[in-house]
Amino acid sequence: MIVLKLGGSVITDKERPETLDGDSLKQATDAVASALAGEKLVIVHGGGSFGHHNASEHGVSTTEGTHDAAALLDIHGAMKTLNQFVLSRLLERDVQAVPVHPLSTAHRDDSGDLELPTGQIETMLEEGFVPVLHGDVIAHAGAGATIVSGDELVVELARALEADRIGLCSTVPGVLDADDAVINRISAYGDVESVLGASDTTDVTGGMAAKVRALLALEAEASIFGLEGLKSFLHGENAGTTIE
Ligand SMILES: Nc1ncnc2c1ncn2[C@@H]1O[C@H](COP(=O)(O)OP(=O)(O)OP(=O)(O)O)[C@@H](O)[C@H]1O
Ligand SMILES: C=C(C)CCOP(=O)(O)O
Repeated sequence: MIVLKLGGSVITDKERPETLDGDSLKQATDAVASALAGEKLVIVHGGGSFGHHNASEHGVSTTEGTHDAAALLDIHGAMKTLNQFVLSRLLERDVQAVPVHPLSTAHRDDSGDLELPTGQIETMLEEGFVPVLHGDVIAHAGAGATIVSGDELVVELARALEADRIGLCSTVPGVLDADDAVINRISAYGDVESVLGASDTTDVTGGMAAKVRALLALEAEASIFGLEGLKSFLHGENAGTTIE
């Protein structure tokens, strides 16, 4: 059972609002289609140039909420548009991809903890579908609604579904050190904290530092790699940086 995140920065052009990176999305969906051999796979995608701009315009983040339904529709609408592109490309390659929209199923409690039911996802997997979730805006007790990042969903899914392999495909070939070389393994946050930054572009959910922190909290090993590492990861080989 694999949980794979396709970073928004990979499948979109993060410099331009609501613009797809069609070639990269095709490369990613081709890799998924060629690697699927009866293996259970859940895909989560991020926002990239969809969602982050909308969230930022409405002042909404993972902790700052809104009670404005129009803001929810704007953010959720952008993410659904991107989700539809991802689904279409996967379906074109005969991957039996189906959407799961977090706004309709997940929420945060009043401590901000994510609650994500997975019964429908498990049933989809049993029935041979590939569930495709995405970063979204979700109801948040006491705060209206806040953003849930694709990375948070990956961590929660990996825990709940006891994933064997977790992969984050991002725009970088792995976590980079101060000389821009890929760090092979990370086992403690303190070892890499000084080189971890936020995202270079508009991103309300935290960039690389938040990814590494969240993946370190997991039991299973996870990998962060670029598009060129996706095929290797899906075939069970090492790719990019391993977080243990
Ligand atoms: N040490 C580091 N190594 C690699 N990338 C880093 C590092 N520090 C900061 N970054 C930034 O983190 C970015 C990756 O995080 P980002 O959240 O933008 O990616 P994503 O998950 O692919 O996209 P999205 O959040 O839109 O889904 C890189 O593009 C880079 O700008
Ligand atoms: C900003 C929104 C709505 C989605 C954020 O998801 P991410 O790109 O995985 O951080």
